[in-house]
This record gives sequence, C-alpha cells and structure tokens, in this order.
Amino acid sequence: MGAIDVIVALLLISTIIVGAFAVAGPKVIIVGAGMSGISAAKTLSDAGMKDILILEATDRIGGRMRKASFTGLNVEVGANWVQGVNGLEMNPIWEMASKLHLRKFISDFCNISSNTYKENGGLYPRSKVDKVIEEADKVKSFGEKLSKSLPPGGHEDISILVSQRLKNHVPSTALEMVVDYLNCDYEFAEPPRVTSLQNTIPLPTFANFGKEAYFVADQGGFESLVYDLAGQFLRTTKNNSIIDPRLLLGKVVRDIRHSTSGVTVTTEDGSFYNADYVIVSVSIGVLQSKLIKFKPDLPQWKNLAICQFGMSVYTKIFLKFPRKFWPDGEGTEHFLYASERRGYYPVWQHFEKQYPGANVLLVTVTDEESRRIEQQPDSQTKAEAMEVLRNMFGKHIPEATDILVPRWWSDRFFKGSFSNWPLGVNQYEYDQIRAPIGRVYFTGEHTSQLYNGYVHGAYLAGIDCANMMIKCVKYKTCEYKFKPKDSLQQNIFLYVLLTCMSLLFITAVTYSPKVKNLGNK
Ligand SMILES: Cc1cc2nc3c(=O)[nH]c(=O)nc-3n(C[C@H](O)[C@H](O)[C@H](O)COP(=O)(O)OP(=O)(O)OC[C@H]3O[C@@H](n4cnc5c(N)ncnc54)[C@H](O)[C@@H]3O)c2cc1C
Repeated sequence: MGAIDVIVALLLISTIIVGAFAVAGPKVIIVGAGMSGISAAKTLSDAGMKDILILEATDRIGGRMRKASFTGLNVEVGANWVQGVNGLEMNPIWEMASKLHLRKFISDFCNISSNTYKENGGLYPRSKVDKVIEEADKVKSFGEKLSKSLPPGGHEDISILVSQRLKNHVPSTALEMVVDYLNCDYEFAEPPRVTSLQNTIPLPTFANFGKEAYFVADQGGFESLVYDLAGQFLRTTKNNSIIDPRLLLGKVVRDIRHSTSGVTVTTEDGSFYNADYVIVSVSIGVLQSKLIKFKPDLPQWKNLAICQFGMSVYTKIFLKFPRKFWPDGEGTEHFLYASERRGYYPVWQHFEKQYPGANVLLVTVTDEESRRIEQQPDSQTKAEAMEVLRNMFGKHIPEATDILVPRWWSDRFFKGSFSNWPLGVNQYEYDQIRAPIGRVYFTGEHTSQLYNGYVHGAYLAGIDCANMMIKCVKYKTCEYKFKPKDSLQQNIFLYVLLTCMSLLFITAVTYSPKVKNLGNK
C-alpha cells in the first residue's frame, strides 16, 4: 500500500465517521406536512437534527394551504390572505410571500356601504349602511376596552355577544346582522355567541403585524410557500418536486405508541416506524376526531383541553359565469347580501382585479351553513346561490356554468378549516393543548401562542415546538412550563392563605408593642 492509498483510505474512513456523526442524534417523526409540520422539521434540520421522517396522509404537502384548478384557473380553496401586514412587526408570511414575488392584492372593505344588497333586491342607501357600521364600530371599541379590563388568565372571559348585550346592541335586522357577520364570522368562522372576547379582541395578528390583509392570487398557489420552505432542507428536483426519502406521502397515521424509551408510529397501510420523538402537527379537528390513537391514551386533562377548543368551518364557494353581470371598477370588489337568515350567502367577492375576464365569483359561508352545504349536492348549492344572485341583480342574469364547493369539515384529515378560541377556554387550558406528553410533541396553528387560526400561527408554532424539543434533546431542559387549571386554583388558594397569614402577622406585630407601651405608661 503506497502513501496515496493510505491517504485515500484515511479520507474514506473520516468521511464515514463524519457521515455517521452527521445523522447521529435522535430520530424524530413529524406527522403532517402542512405549514406547521414543515416549519418544525426545518427548524430541527437547521439545528443539526437531520434524522427526521415526515409522514403525510394526503398525496401532497401544504395541508390547508391548497390551490385547486377551477375552469382553467388555480384558486385557493384554503388559506388566501396574508393577514396582518404593515404593522409594528413583520409578519413572517408576508416576508416569504414577498420573497417569492407572489401576486397579492390589498383587500379593502372601505366602500362596502355602497355595495350592500337588500334581501329582495336593490342596494341599501349608503348612509344607512354607514350608520350601522359606525354603531358596530362603537360596540367593537367598547368590547375592546372591556376585554383589556378583564383579569388575565381568562376566568372572567365573556363572549363577543355578551359584550354586545352589555352595550345594549345585539344585531337584529338583516342589515345589522350582515355587518356583524362581516366583522366577526367572516374572520373567526363562528358567531359572536361562541367566540371569546378576551382572546380575539383585540386580535394579536392585527395588533402586532398590522391591520392590512393581502389576498394571494398566484397561479403557483399560496402553498408554494410551504414547498419553498421544504426545499430548503429536503432534496428536490430542478422542477421543485420533493424526492427526499425523509418525506413519505399517502401515510395515514393511526396509532402512536409512546414510552420513556421511544415512540412507534403505525400507519393505515400497516407500516410502522420507530423513533425517539414524534411531533404531531394535525389539526385540532383531527385530534378531536380520534383518527390517531395514542397508546397509552393522552392524560384526561390533555384530552379535555383538546376537545374544549373550537374548530370552525369556513367555506369558499367559487362560481363560474359565461359573462360578467356585477358592477366592477374601484370599490366594488366585495359586496354583501343582507338576509333575514344570518349567514345565508352573505359575503361576495369578484375577481376583476385578480383574474380579469375570468368571470368568477366567490361567496363565503361558515359554521352551520358550511356543514349544511357540505352535505347537499353541489347542484342544490348552485341553485341557492343563483337565487341569491337573482335577488341582488335581477332575473336576467346568466346561470353559473360551474361551481366548486370545498369540504373541509367532512375531510377526515382536516375536520374543519381553522381553530377559533371559544368562550370557556382560559389561557392555562390553551397551554395544555400544546404541552408535550413525554416524547410526544404537538404543533399546528391551534398551538400558536398568539396567532391560532392563521398561516403565520402555524409557521411560528412549528418553530416553537421544534425549539422546545431541541432544548430538551441538546440541553436536557425538558420541562414545559405551563400552569394547569388545578395549579392555578392552588395558587389562588395559596395566595389567599398567604395574604391572610401576612395580615395576621402584621396585626400581631403592629399591636403587640403598643400593648407593651401602654403597660409601660
Ligand atoms: C378555507 C380556509 C381559509 C383559510 N384562510 C386563511 C387565510 O386567509 N389566512 C390565514 O392566515 N389562514 C387561513 N386559513 C388557516 C390556515 O390555512 C391554517 O391555519 C394553516 O394552513 C394550518 O397549518 P397546519 O400545518 O397547522 O395544519 P394543516 O395545514 O392542516 O397540516 C396538517 C397536515 O396533517 C395531515 N394529516 C392529518 N391527519 C393525518 C394523519 N392521520 N396522518 C398523517 N398526516 C395527517 C394533513 O393532511 C395536513 O397536511 C384558512 C384555512 C382554511 C381551511
């Protein structure tokens, strides 16, 4: 063996050793490849924890960021807006969308009072709608002040509806209801009677990132953000297909066995995968549905916290027409239909700016209307939407030639659209949702400390969850600091006890010398 052979052999050995160390470290399985799962996986990878395996139930990544082809156009059936832009802090999703040069359009509802239709035809006078909006704004400001005055922790929280009652303004006319719908349901996908006041008004998304919202209308799809993020740590081809063996699609996780020594994840096709840790990023709707069984089961307090939180349903229905019959031009993009039946095909949008000449309308429904519509044939939904449009624009308008009705609620991999903070869940119970259980970690938009329900919430929660795991693995700091309800109650008890004892002590100290002095006199 010559000197060169020795050098080559040494190089080879050192490469093997370095390679072995590169993949050394714990193996982590990530369940779900939506924004949160991918963001968690990337954070682990960036920290050197590259031995990861992502198991995704569907045949794609992106989860609730999903484009669909509709009459030759790619439309967003899931997330559409970058919410919270131009504020004090930079929304990370805005930064990513700007970096990728996604086409996006500011959403402006300033002119909505000129575009509000009566149930039986014709527009409301602008001044009348303005008055209702003004009144609703006053009630909202009242709610905001009230919300800030409530004690932290959430044990005295009230619903948005209760704050309206306190201000003696519960929307009751068709016009008041549609304005209320736009303010509340259109954002949270659930009515004011359900939604927590303290945790939604003011909303951290708008308070921190800014009041503006931008509508993404890019043929590559909003989901391209997730693909871009994934491409930063998973092997991809030149045309951006992911070919990394660490991502497995079509793997429906059904069973997670966990113990102090590791986890075993079993998928519907009978495969099983061993690892040191698992991160579960499925929606809270999926967690509530028990599609995934934990063995042993999650503790009672954890299951309770998961089941108490809200998974709302928000449905974007797209309709295609042979020609345009709605007004277009500046200030006409959004229009309202004020029905006596609250939430009946209420918020409409045309795409003259985004997709000129496409002749597509979008109508949004939520909650019970969404569930009802998901269960009926699309032809029935088209007939109902056409009747509403004819009420607004007259009998002469053409019939829609196509309709697209996404079904997020019926889909077992989502069970709804996004989480909404309901009345009755305090901060401590919310913290319990994201608390790890041994080697099982949880992420997803519903675990975001400030931004549940949003894409940026999903992204930031993924980072937080991965960092929690990194701290545990690398620095052996595995404690998750949260206060379960019991400990809160114990703290209150202790606080009262200590206060009483202190008062007794102060009284004793204050009065005993005086008694002595008196005696001396
Ligand atoms: C109609 C709609 C409109 C929205 N509008 C907006 C908006 O305008 N702006 C905004 O910021 N946000 C919006 N959102 C919310 C936003 O899309 C979500 O908050 C975010 O995408 C959630 O990401 P995630 O990773 O937490 O969850 P998901 O995207 O749900 O990812 C979880 C992944 O887990 C997979 N999975 C589920 N079960 C299993 C299983 N058993 N085994 C393996 N994999 C499984 C799913 O297929 C999915 O890919 C909207 C959502 C919807 C549905």
